[in-house]
Amino acid sequence: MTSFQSTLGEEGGGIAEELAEGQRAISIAEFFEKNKHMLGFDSGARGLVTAVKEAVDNALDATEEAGIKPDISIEIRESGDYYTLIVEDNGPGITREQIPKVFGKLLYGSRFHAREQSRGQQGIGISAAVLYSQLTSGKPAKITSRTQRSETAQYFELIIDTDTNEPEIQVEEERAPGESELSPTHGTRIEMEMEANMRARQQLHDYVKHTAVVNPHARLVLDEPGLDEPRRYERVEGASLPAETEEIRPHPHGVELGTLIKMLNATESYSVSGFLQEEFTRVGSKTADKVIDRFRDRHFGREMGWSAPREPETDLETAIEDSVANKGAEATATFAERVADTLQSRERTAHSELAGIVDTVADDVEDEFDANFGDTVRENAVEAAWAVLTGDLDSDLYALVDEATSTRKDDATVAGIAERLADKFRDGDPTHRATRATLVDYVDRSADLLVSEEISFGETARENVVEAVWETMRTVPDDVPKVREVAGERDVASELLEAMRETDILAPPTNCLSPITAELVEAGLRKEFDADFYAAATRDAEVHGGDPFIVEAGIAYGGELEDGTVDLLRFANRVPLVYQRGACATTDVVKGIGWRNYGLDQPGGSGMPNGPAVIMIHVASTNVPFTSESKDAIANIPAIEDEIELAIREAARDLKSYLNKRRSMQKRRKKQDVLGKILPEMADKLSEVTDRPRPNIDGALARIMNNVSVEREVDGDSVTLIVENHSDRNEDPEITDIVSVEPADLPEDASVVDLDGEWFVKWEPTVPAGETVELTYTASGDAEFDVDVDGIEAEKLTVNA
Ligand SMILES: Nc1ncnc2c1ncn2[C@@H]1O[C@H](COP(=O)(O)OP(=O)(O)OP(=O)(O)O)[C@@H](O)[C@H]1O
Repeated sequence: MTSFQSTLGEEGGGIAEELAEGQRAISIAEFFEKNKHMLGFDSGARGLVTAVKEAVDNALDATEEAGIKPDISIEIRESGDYYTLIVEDNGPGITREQIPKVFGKLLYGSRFHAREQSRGQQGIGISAAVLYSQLTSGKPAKITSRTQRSETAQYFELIIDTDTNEPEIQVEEERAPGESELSPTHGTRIEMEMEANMRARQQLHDYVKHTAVVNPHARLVLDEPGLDEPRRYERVEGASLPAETEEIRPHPHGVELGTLIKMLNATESYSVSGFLQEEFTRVGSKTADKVIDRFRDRHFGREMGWSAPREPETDLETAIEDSVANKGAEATATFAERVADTLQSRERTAHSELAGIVDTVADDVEDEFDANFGDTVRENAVEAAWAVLTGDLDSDLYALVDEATSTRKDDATVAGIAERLADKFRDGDPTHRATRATLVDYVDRSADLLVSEEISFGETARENVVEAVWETMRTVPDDVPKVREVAGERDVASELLEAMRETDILAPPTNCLSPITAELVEAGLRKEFDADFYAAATRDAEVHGGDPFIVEAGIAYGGELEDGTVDLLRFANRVPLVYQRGACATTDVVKGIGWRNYGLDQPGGSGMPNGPAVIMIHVASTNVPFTSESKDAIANIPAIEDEIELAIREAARDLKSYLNKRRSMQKRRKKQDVLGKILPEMADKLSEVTDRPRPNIDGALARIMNNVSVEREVDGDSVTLIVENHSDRNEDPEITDIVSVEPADLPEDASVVDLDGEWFVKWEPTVPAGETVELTYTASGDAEFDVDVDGIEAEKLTVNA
């Protein structure tokens, strides 16, 4: 027992009351003060990287939103035992009223409620950095910001009051441009002192370098202790800002029940149809109708329709006629005949359809015969006709059950199920309405009653029967409840939610997202990694939790890349993820792929592959599901994992064909090397054994290897390049002969360029499989030649010129 436990309640007082005295609300700032690790501030080394990341992400978000190409400077200074971080941007600036809240209040931001891709999401990032800095250095954060419209800059020194999670302003000044430390004419500068160290230098560099890879439109400068010159990450010439994104409404496939109820309570719409069209993306009146029909099915159930007996037809007519009293013989007969004919001409009729038919015919007959067919007459007629329609449910259901079950079910089983199912309909709702759940129950109970040692009626058979009957049933025409009623009844709201999820709805628009695009993913990789091969893929948008997302992947292979475990670069909304690689869905997906299949070594057939390669994954979403507030790792959401896998596989397929080709080329090269050595030896041997001149082996290698060979023949001034294609496909080589004297008698299809006393003669002939093309010109005097052939892999080419 702790001492606390032993003293509590000693006087016989209520323990709950005593505990209550110690209970109080905890401010979010207090909470994170104790749990800084959740926000990525768990050590001095990491704290500095996280603070840089938060400030730079905000600077990029703000500049892009304002349509300004980002110019961001990051400076880290040693200040005795502490470090000072200064981040400055050329963004739109922040107004005087907002500055204290943005930097001095956790959970304050502009992006939390917006369905639009941005780096910031939660409104915690920069204020958490301020909190960390004040906690470790005891110093306030210094902020200077100047908006585009303002002549002066606003300067603040502030800390966060952790008890209240409100900013505590220590200095507030207005500064003229000359007095302000802010270099650009507008933008924001934040200076924070903190306990830190440079042990995470590598992670810091990775973060900045990778940020530069995926933001080619930005210019970044990093200055840190120990550098002679700041590191500069220049903007790619001509790189434009990412496509502007637009906010979207939630998608019907993504909302949870709680959110739906909240939205139902908040909407100004009266009808469910209006609500769906107003509050969700991709819902017009047609889609709303489809959702509402599914909602009806769940809320009211469907109605079973029955076919009118074909023989004897008169039964139906007579029954209707008999139900009508005192309406005149002719009118009654016409009425009965028309209703009966209509029912007879239809495959099936449900109760509400029958009522509709009776109404229409009654209205017509009233007009024609000047008679009055009131409600009672109509009801009686419906009742009489319904009795006939439902007179023989067994045979109707027999046909349905028979078609839905496999041929192995014998007649007695099918009839048994049909009979029992008919009983359920007869005993249930008088208009034969049933929800799907009720129908499942009907079928289950019917099957259970029948099942014995000899007869089995398993899960699949039951499901097939339910499906067949449900498909035959009709959606009812009843009006669905209004928004207020749906909002007030959780079960009804849940029916609506199911209906929304069940209806096919167009994927959400993607103008709220700005993927990097496959082209720029590849360009980014090329810029930063010197490799032999690059591939990239961008998937189409998908939805998770109402938020659309797009996954992109890239692979670089070979060249200067180091062998060993493949390097994985992870990005979310263009932000590099530096920490928690092991907890990230991207890592899990990469490990789960069988890389041997794509030509990479993977010990044990699973886990991170080996090879001189870099794999890059970017998840762009209006709401990236991170595993924690520090936004280091993407959570294991199946829909997102599937897309990550598909994107990687798309890029990996290109890698596979590249590696396959490379391998076959390597084999070919080996074979050529061996042949190149053996052929002359064989020729020598042959000549020795046969005592005849050494056979001419020129061109033999090319023939054996099915290569394209290029040979030169010079006869006086006449020069001929002989191009022989020994392969089984047409080839289009680009052949350039570099000549030291001016060439003449050039054929029409050759082009010539004079470059400082060297003439470049170029042809692009098509050489059909198995044929030879001769390229001739004249070069007088003591000419020197050098030929260059492009458009054919080196391994498939033999040049002897
Ligand atoms: N450099 C800046 N220029 C202009 N506005 C800024 C700047 N930095 C922050 N803001 C504004 O302050 C808000 C709060 O920033 P903060 O970093 O706390 O959260 P966030 O970026 O929205 O989300 P997250 O917690 O996910 O990083 C932002 O949403 C933005 O509106």
